[in-house]
Amino acid sequence: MGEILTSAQMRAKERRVMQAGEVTGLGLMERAGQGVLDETFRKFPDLDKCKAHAVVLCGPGNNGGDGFVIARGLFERGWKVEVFFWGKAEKLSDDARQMHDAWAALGPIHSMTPQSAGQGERPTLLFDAMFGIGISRPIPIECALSFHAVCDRASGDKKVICIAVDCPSGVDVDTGATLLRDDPSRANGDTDPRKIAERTDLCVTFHAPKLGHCLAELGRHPVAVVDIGLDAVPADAVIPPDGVTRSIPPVAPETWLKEVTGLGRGGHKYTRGHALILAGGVGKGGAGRMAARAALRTGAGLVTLGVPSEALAENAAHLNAIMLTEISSAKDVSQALEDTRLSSVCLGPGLGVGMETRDRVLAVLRATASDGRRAVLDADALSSFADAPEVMFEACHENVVITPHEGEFARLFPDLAEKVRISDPSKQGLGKVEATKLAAERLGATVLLKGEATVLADQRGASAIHSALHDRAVPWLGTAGAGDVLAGIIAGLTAHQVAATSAMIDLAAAAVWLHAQAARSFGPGLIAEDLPEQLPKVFRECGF
Ligand SMILES: NC(=O)C1=CN([C@@H]2O[C@H](COP(=O)(O)OP(=O)(O)OC[C@H]3O[C@@H](n4cnc5c(N)ncnc54)[C@H](O)[C@@H]3O)[C@@H](O)[C@H]2O)[C@@H](O)CC1
Ligand SMILES: Nc1ncnc2c1ncn2[C@@H]1O[C@H](COP(=O)(O)OP(=O)(O)O)[C@@H](O)[C@H]1O
Ligand SMILES: [K+]
Repeated sequence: MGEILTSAQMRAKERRVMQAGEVTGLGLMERAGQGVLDETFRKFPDLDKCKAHAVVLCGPGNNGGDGFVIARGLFERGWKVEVFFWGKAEKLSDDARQMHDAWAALGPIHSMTPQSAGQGERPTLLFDAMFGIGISRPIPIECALSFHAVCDRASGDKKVICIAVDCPSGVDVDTGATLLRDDPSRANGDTDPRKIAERTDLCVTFHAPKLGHCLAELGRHPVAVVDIGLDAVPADAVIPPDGVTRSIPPVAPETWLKEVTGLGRGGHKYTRGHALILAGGVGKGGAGRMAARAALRTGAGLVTLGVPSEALAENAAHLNAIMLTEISSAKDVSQALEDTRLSSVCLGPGLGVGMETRDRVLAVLRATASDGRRAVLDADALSSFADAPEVMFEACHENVVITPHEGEFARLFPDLAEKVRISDPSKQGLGKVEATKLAAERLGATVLLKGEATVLADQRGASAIHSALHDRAVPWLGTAGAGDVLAGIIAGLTAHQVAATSAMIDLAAAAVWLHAQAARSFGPGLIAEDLPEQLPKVFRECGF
């Protein structure tokens, strides 16, 4: 499965490979700089032929070192190159200093100021090699202004294509957030460092994407990854496997899907499991019905919808293959779950917020605590614990997944949600991944935090990201009821007997992928009801 690293993991990996004598820092920097150029011309092939004009903005660290390599590479390709440097040559690392000197033998190095950077003709390409993964505080305003001064040069009217080296300067790659000043009046307009990420057309990073590249906050530009030769030492030798955040989908999604879910293997309806979905009362059953249909389409052998007595007639009029049973209280939930053939339970969508729902959740958690059966808690099942989340944490177990959106997450974990909003690591700001991992640890179960980037983490410290960005963008998935369908897909996958050996986080990750894939398959105009109906096509495309 593809790995997504933190900046500390990337540094650990670099150190280890260098210690092993496989590469030198200088060699890595050379490959990094040349790799940025290769990816740039792969993405914009016409530019390679035009031998035009580029500006490279170099910062005081090794990101700047990459910039000097890029300048030299462009010069050797016949480009006109202007280099601006923020910092002092004598303070550069040995590697960056050597790259600085190698460029100095070919062309001038201008001191970076908004005035100097704003002079001359607008270039075709602008490389942002000011700050990379070593950023620890908001970038100097002058650097941000210099970047925009190049883009907005008066002479010329073409849009400058902006390439970020490793990340847009000012972005914390562990969180995807841009580091901001305390004093907002000093950061607006062009001094707002977020505008650099907004203007970026392509980001080229090294070895593996970092967490921030997969979270929407960093910007909407594509991210290319360049191999710089760090695979000489296996990742496991540096970082324990559970410490690496995995990318969903992995490299071979179809094979992975079969392995994790066991779908496509033989069996009969009982081995495929029986999912129980609890729905709301009169007029509130739509969410539960959609979850139930998704569970059935995902391949659960049987699906039963549990509804209060007064809603039986309404639901009976809507259902055919899905069975119906009366569940009017927490006691009914406990009784229903005495039938151990019910192998997964999903509750929350349309259930209503309050003590009644809370009691049903606790009944489900008690019934599934020690027999391996899986439970999916979503929507109202989560909001019902807003004033006493610890009651839910106490009852949760490793076969539970909760699927909050950001609002529901904030109700259960207000302190963690608050920290996600702080974009200054020195004030203990957290990224979405770290916050989800802490939440899972607290819960003792799997947490699936929804959004454009869906983050998953479990109680053992495993984590994964499904990033619906760039070529996987599905903005039309933000439609009423889409979350109910996701909860149903998880219930369907976890009902299967063959899924019993797969970790909850892997099954939930597979569900997120299927959900987004169904939305991609349908396309714009999608409503939640369409999602389960697309699943057969998605399965067929996966070779089932
Ligand atoms: N051997 C390596 O370590 C490699 C590093 N590479 C590049 O090196 C980068 C990381 O280099 P560094 O660790 O030197 O860090 P950066 O170049 O990202 O920036 C940190 C430098 O800027 C200073 N600084 C940080 N925040 C600042 C601020 N707000 N205002 C002013 N100065 C600030 C720091 O003191 C340090 O000198 C990567 O992003 C990548 O581009 C690549 O060349 C691949 C190999
Ligand atoms: N812009 C988007 N791109 C990709 N996925 C999205 C987007 N907006 C929402 N989603 C997905 O749609 C689902 C919405 O769930 P949720 O917020 O619970 O909605 P509802 O309560 O209406 O069902 C989640 O799975 C979420 O990840
Ligand atoms: K950069």
